[in-house]
Amino acid sequence: AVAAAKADSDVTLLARREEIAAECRRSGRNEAALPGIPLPGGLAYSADPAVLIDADIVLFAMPSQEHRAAARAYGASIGADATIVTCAKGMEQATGRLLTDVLGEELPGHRIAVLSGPGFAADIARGLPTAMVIAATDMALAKGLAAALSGPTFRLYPSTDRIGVQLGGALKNVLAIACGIVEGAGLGDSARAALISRGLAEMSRFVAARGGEGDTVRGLSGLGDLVLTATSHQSRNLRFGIALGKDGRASGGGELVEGAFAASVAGRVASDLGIDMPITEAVAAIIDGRLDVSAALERLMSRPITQE
Ligand SMILES: NC(=O)c1ccc[n+]([C@@H]2O[C@H](COP(=O)([O-])OP(=O)(O)OC[C@H]3O[C@@H](n4cnc5c(N)ncnc54)[C@H](O)[C@@H]3O)[C@@H](O)[C@H]2O)c1
Ligand SMILES: O=P(O)(O)OC[C@H](O)CO
Repeated sequence: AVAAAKADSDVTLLARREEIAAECRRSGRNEAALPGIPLPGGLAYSADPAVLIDADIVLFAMPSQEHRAAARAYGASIGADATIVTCAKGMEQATGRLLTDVLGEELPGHRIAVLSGPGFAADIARGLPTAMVIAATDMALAKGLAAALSGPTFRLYPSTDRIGVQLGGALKNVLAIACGIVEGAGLGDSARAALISRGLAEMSRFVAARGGEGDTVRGLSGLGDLVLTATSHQSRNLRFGIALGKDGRASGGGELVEGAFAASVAGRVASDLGIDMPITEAVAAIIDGRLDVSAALERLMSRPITQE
C-alpha cells in the first residue's frame, strides 16, 4: 500500500479492524507492523470492505494459507472489473495449488496477477530502492500493473510466467530456512553457497515440472529473493532456520514462516511429480522432526555424484 500510494494518489489500505485503520489515520504510522516508519500522507485507511467496489487493482497482502478465506470474505465486495494481485509467497498447503489458482477458483472472471521478488516490507516502506517482478498471463496487463504500481524507489519488472514467479517466491523461503540451519549449526559459508546454487537447480526443476519456465528462477523472484533471504537476518525464514540449526527444534516465535508450509507442500508435490528435491525434502524432514541436522547433512552428502 505504501509503494502503491507513492505511485498513485488514490490508494486505500483495508484493515480488518477499525482500531488499526483509525490508529494509522490518526498517527500516520502502523507501529505494530512498520515501527517508526511514517506512512505516505495520501494513503487512506478503512476497515469497511465496501471500499473495494471502486478499486481497479486489489492487492492481497496476507499469508498464503489465508488467501482462500480472504477471497471468500471479500469477493462479494470486489468490483467485477478489478484485477487481483497476490503479494504472498507460498502454495496452499491442503491442495498444493498456486495462489493464483486459488484466487482464480474463488474469484472467477477476475484477472489474477502475482507480485514477488526481493523486497522486505520495511525496506519498501522506508523508500529504500527495491526491484520486484509482476507476472500476469497477459504481458499487456503485467506492463500496465508495473506502470501503475512502480514509483520513485519501487521498480516492477513485468513477466508472463506466473507459475515461475510465484514458485520462485515460495521455494526460496524453504532454501532460506536451509541456509539458516547451516548458519545455526555452524556449517560455514561454503555450505551456504552450495545450498544457494544447488537449491536454484531444485527450484528450476520444480518450476518446469509445474508448467513454468525453468529460467525464471534466475531472475528477481528466484535467485534475487533467495540471495536476499538466505543472507539477511531481517528474514523470518532465515531466523527460523538459524533457531532450528542451533536447537534442533522448530520455533517461529509466532512470526509468519512461509517456508515451513512450503517445505512440506513442495516435498509432497515433488514426490508426486517424480522430481528430485533433496534439499527441500531435508528441510521438511528436519521441521517435522523426522531427521536431525547431522542425519540430514549425511544424507545430502552421500547422494550419488552426478553431473552438474
Ligand atoms: N513482510 C515482508 O517483508 C514480505 C515481503 C514480500 C512478501 N511477503 C509475503 O506477504 C505475505 C504476508 O506476509 P506479511 O509479512 O505481511 O505477514 P504478517 O503476518 O506480518 O501480516 C499478515 C497480515 O495479513 C492479515 N491477515 C491474516 N489473515 C487474513 C485474512 N484471512 N484476511 C485478511 N487479512 C488477513 C493480518 O491481519 C496481517 O495484517 C507472505 O506470503 C509473505 O511471504 C512479505
Ligand atoms: O521475512 P521473510 O523471510 O518472510 O522474507 C520476506 C520477503 O519474502 C523478502 O523478499
